[in-house]
Order: sequence, then C-alpha cells, then structure tokens
Amino acid sequence: MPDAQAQQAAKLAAAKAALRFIEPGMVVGLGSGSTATLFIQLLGEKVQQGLDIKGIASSEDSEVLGRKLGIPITDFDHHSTIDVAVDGADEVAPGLALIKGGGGKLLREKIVASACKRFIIVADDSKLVKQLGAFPLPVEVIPMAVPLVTEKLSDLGFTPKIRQDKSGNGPYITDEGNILLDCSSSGIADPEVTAAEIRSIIGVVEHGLFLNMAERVLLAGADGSVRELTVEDYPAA
Ligand SMILES: O=C(CO)[C@H](O)[C@H](O)COP(=O)(O)O
Repeated sequence: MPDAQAQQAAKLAAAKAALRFIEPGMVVGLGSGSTATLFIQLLGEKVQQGLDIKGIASSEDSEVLGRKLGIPITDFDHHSTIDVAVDGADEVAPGLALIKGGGGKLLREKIVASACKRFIIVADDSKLVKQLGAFPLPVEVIPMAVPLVTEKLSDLGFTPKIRQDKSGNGPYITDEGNILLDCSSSGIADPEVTAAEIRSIIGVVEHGLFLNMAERVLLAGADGSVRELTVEDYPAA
C-alpha cells in the first residue's frame, strides 16, 4: 500500500476509535484537519442514525461540514463547557505535548480545547515524536506586528516564514483575520519555556504549542490497530 493510503487508513482507524467517547446529550468539540474531518464525518453518520449531540466547531470549515452532515451546531453563548473535543495534531511528544496548527486553525482549536472536559487527540502514528519541533511551529500574529514578531521569534532561535495561501493569492489569512508564521527550529527542548517566551511577544495572538491539554492520544497504525496514550504512558522527561 502506498504511504499516503496507509496514512489515510490509520487516520480513519483513529477517528473511529474516538467515537466511543461520545454519549447522547453531549456537547462535542469538532476539531480541524484531515483526521478530525474523518471523525466529524463518522459523527455525522451517528447523528443521522439518531444520536443526540451538539457540536462546537474549531473552524469555519468544521462548522460548514458539521452543518452539512446535520450535526446541530451550538456556541459558547449557549454552552460554556464542552464534554469531549476530538482533534488532530501535527506532533505528539512526551507528556502529550503537542504541536497543532498545521491546518491553520490553532486559535479556535485552543479555545475549544481550553473549554472541554476531555480533549482527545486522533492521529496516525507518524505524529509521535521524542521532541517537538521538526514540524515548524505555527504562530498566529496580528498583521501589523508581523515584522516585529518575526524579529523577536528569530531572536529565540526560530526561522519564521509567513504561511502562503494554497491558491497562491498571498499570505494565508486565519479565521480571525490574522497571519501565520511557521517557525522552523532545531528542536524545542523545553516546550513550557518556549510557550511562555512566545506568549510574551506583543502581537502574538496564539501559538501552536498545546501543553497539558490532551487527556489521551489515539494513535493508529496503517494496519488499523489503535494505541491509546495518556501522560502516564508517555510521560514528560
Ligand atoms: O491543528 C490542526 C489544524 O490547525 C490539525 O489538527 C493538525 O494539523 C493535524 O492535521 P491532520 O489530521 O490533517 O494531519
């Protein structure tokens, strides 16, 4: 099986495994990205079969998809807590420290993650790493501050690059109208310290380090087997 197909099979297996965390009456956080999209599609099928849940979306794309599938979409005006959110990740490191935002939705994803009782990550096993940072860390920035923030991130040892829109029409614009800087590095040795340093830069709206947020990671292989990782299984060094 070609790699892309194998990865797709793993993503589907992880998405399927997340369904067991969903119970009738729940408010469910709908993640973003290709693995979360598979989960939303499976959840949509359950709703069509009569499952009574509501969704809060972490991106405009996920909201559109949820509505299309018949998932009732709600918001924080009506529910201040999400029972379970299911989302993907770009990297999963010890302590279930994550990099997210490869799909450009990190800000709303982090808002959803911060409001949920259980944050479940679905991913193929290529996402498991020993140290974060091989995947460039996305940082969401207010447009006028981009040159200033770029300089400060460079001082921290990152090489920031403005994300471009896939259509080739210039910079990618987030759901909140901001710019993303994809920050390459030689590795993020201490994610807590790096998160605090980036957070302190004026003009940064949010960054893609999701620390102490994931309850568990459902990590699937191409053969459809799914491993569940908690912080106890994969502790921080
Ligand atoms: O953070 C995200 C979007 O902002 C995604 O969840 C992350 O990029 C993983 O995506 P995929 O499931 O397509 O590999």
